[in-house]
Amino acid sequence: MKKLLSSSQMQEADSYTIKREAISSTALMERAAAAFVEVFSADFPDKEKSIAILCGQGNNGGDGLAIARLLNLAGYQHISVSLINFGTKQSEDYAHNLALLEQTDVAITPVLLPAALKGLTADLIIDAILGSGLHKPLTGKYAELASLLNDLNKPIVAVDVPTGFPGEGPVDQPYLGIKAELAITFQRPKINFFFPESAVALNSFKVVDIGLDEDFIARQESYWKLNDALTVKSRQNFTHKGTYGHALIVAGNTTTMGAALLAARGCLRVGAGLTTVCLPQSGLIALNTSLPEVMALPRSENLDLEAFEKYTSIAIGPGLGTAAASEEILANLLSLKKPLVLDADALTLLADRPDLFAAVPHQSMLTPHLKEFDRLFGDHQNWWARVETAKKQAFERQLIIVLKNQYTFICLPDGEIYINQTGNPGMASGGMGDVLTGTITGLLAQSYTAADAARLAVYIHGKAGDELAKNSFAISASQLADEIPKVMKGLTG
Ligand SMILES: NC(=O)C1=CN([C@@H]2O[C@H](COP(=O)(O)OP(=O)(O)OC[C@H]3O[C@@H](n4cnc5c(N)ncnc54)[C@H](O)[C@@H]3O)[C@@H](O)[C@H]2O)[C@@H](O)CC1
Repeated sequence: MKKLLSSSQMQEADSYTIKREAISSTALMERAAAAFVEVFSADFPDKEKSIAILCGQGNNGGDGLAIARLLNLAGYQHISVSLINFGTKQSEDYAHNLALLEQTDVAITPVLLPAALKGLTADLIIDAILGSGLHKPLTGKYAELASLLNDLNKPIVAVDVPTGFPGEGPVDQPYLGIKAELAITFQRPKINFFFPESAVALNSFKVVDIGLDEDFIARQESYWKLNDALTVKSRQNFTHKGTYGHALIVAGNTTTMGAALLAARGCLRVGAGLTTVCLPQSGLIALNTSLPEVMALPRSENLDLEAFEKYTSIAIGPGLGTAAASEEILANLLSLKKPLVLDADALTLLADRPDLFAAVPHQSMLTPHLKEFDRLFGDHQNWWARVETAKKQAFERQLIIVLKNQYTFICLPDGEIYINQTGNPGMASGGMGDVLTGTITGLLAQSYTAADAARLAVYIHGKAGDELAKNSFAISASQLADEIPKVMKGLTG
């Protein structure tokens, strides 16, 4: 499990590594430049292309100078370096690398005004102007330069982080920094790369290891973590369906029966011993036809609450509808005082009934998308604020909040936030969330803790999508559910 640190904490990791390994800061910069060049040259192998490297005067600029020297050494034929000198102080490592570059045949031009780069003709730009040392939004000449470079419509590869993009915290609107095609970042992604607001600053990022002290990073206080794969418990001899739990999914309505079926499919495919769907009578034929393994509990019957005691895990919400009958069944389930998985219409109902929301048992899980989240907790100006609310609410209510997005945030009751990296835009289609709810419920049935079930389900769900995306343009929710057993098998310990 990798922690993500703030920019200032990463600088401490730099300093610690320098002290601990007794390596000089210039040697660490050299390592960073070499790691950048390795990835860059694999992605941009054409050595005939002209490359303009723009270097500020801090350590980000120092990286740029070292990169220029190493690319030149690697045989890139047309490298030019612009020294962006808008009056900031030169760092020592910048000065060191400038002296080294001056001994090569790379063309170096000082730039005192942004307009000097108006006619830049290079095929590609490397942005090493400002990196993680950024401490306020761009203004003046820097903002002017960023705008001019963006308008050139050339591919830009950023060193560590696009100039002007903050590693963490809300991104100012409008964003005035550089828009990069790719950011090659050091040791860890910046926390903000996972927020939708990063779309204005980068299309993709790659992380390169520069050998910073991992033990030091692990010791730092940070609630941000990457959601690595958890080990899936293997199936033991002499076990039976009872060993793997009985999941109940309360879902579906006349025109939204598919949601119930998809949730059931996720639950079944992730390996629940038994799956029952509590759905309207009108859904029985569809259920029996499409998922004969799944049992039905028709919702038209007078539901005996005691009967619910036998289930190992219970989810409510996908396609449920928000009519009075749905509200009643939600209230009844909450009165059992057992943790629930609450999704979709169940969340909409909770948003209108603070009394019911207050009765949600600890360790229950909410799986909202953006709109459902804001309905529950109010509008948010940006994703940073939204995730902060999720963290606070998960802690105060002792819930697990799975805030769904391209990179889903899993907020745990202890205040930790796991960021999931699996998944892709091919999965942006109806029913995906229903499958996720089923997958979580199926893992809970198999006795995973709530936190592990959330983390593993989100990981597996995205990974299944990633596997399918290798050969598919768009991915359907049913297809995704059917891919889950393969992913589970691959993660089995
Ligand atoms: N030893 C290290 O610390 C390492 C640092 N590395 C590089 O160093 C970078 C960080 O370097 P620095 O800390 O020198 O900082 P930067 O090079 O990012 O910034 C340089 C200067 O810009 C000024 N500045 C900040 N925000 C500004 C704004 N909005 N407008 C105008 N000026 C502004 C700051 O006063 C700072 O002195 C990383 O992004 C990475 O590229 C890598 O070489 C790895 C090792």
